[in-house]
Amino acid sequence: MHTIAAIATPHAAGGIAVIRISGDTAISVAQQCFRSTGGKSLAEMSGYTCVYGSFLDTAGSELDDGIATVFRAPHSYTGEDTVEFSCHGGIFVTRQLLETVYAAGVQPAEAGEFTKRAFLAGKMTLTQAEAVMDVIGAAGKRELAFAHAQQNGALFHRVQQISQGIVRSLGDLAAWADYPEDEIPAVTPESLHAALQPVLEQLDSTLATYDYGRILQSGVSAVIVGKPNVGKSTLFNLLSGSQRSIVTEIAGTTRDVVEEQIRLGNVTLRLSDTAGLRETEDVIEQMGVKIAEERLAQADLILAVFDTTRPLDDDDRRMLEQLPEKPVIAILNKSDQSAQLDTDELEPHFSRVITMAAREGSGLEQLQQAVEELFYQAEVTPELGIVANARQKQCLEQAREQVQLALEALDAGELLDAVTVLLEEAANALLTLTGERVSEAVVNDVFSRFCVGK
Ligand SMILES: Nc1nc2c(c(=O)[nH]1)N(C=O)[C@@H](CNc1ccc(C(=O)N[C@@H](CCC(=O)O)C(=O)O)cc1)CN2
Ligand SMILES: Nc1nc2c(ncn2[C@@H]2O[C@H](COP(=O)(O)OP(=O)(O)OP(=O)(O)O)[C@@H](O)[C@H]2O)c(=O)[nH]1
Ligand SMILES: [Mg+2]
Repeated sequence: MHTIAAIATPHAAGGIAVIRISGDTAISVAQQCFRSTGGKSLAEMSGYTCVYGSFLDTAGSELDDGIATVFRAPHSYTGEDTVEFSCHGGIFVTRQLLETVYAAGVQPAEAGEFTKRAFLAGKMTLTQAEAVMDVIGAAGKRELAFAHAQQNGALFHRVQQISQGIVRSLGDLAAWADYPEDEIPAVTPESLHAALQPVLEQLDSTLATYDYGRILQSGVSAVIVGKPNVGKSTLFNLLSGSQRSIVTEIAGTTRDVVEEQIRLGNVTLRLSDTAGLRETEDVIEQMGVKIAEERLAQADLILAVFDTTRPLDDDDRRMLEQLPEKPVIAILNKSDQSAQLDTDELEPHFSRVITMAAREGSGLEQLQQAVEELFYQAEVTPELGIVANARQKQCLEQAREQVQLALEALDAGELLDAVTVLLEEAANALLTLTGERVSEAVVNDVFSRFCVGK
């Protein structure tokens, strides 16, 4: 395939930067950009060897010194001939070296193109390729364990098992059609139904892992809400370890949503601080309130904050009514001062109530514990495989729908041909999931979400 190149390391100053060149002419084009100190040509080198020398600029003058590593097809990440240049990690130096490589006749790599080539070369399945980005994005030990399990084919195998169930039923249907009347093996609509029911259940249990997969991958979207001045921004700053959100004693301080990704124990939160919820004449504050209400609807987790130094009032009560049906943790803040809040009215609304003094930093352990209880699913093991993204979920939903329709068709006594068509569609949806039978458009879509250089 035509030769591509990209910077594989972050586009920032660093100790070393790596430029990866992969494709049919990788070694010869790399040779045009590099002179080894000992006079060795890259063409003479075997795979997995490296050599020290100088990188050249487009005019052929020395640009930097560094290391070139040669990989020989098929033993490389992409399965193609590959050369990696490790140069000094300056943004300008790296960019200049990349220009030299382009000038030697190499195309810029598209997002995810190296991994796409690895997939097309049969080095990995589509779900394994998707897991590469999850390894990069993993925020902690557990996230990494799940990404590694996916890289090892956890979901792939789980889906293959489901496929086998469908294929077995398709085989039975074919036998039914092929045998003359009197030789029909023991295939009946009832037996087909009994064989497909577990398939439906496997699809459901696999689909059920999606919510957890999403949280592992992108974190829990959490929103801090409450009436003005209860200490939402103080809590936000405490959790994010920053002073990003402005804190004052004036009610109505926060208007824009302030966001940070934070780690609380074993859980990543995408945390938003919002404007205090109240009825107000101030147009800007009204807009802040509106955005806060939208966030409330989208969040996975709500941290509802109350000020214990004041009795519950109408603003608090209005907020209580606005809380959607989703995980909520009530935070009784300012516990360092004498309490005026009667918690009896609050408790029926919340299964988790935590007393804190955000300004002092107390109550954080209890909050962490509550969040982990809600979102850290220790019992889910990585090896079983989880649905890691929306594309995979969509394929499973499609398969589920077809199997469901097939079951209904069987019950309704419809022609077995109709059942066959439905099951073939279900099997196809699963082949799309694993990438075993997938359109170019789907493949392109998957890899377009990757970073350039991966
Ligand atoms: N320098 C460097 N480090 C890197 C990468 C890379 O491309 N370059 N990777 C990029 O993501 C990851 C490693 N991925 C790789 C996967 C397979 C092969 C490889 O050579 N595979 C051969 C040999 C396998 C074997 O010995 O068992 C093969 O598949 O035939 C190389 C890198 C992380 N570290
Ligand atoms: N005593 C005490 N005061 C606190 C505590 N947390 C916050 N405060 C004070 O409460 C006031 C309001 O805090 P903010 O964090 O700005 O409150 P908010 O809920 O973000 O307010 P708005 O943005 O206006 O909705 C500030 O004067 C804080 O210092 C606490 O734990 N104890
Ligand atoms: Mg605030």
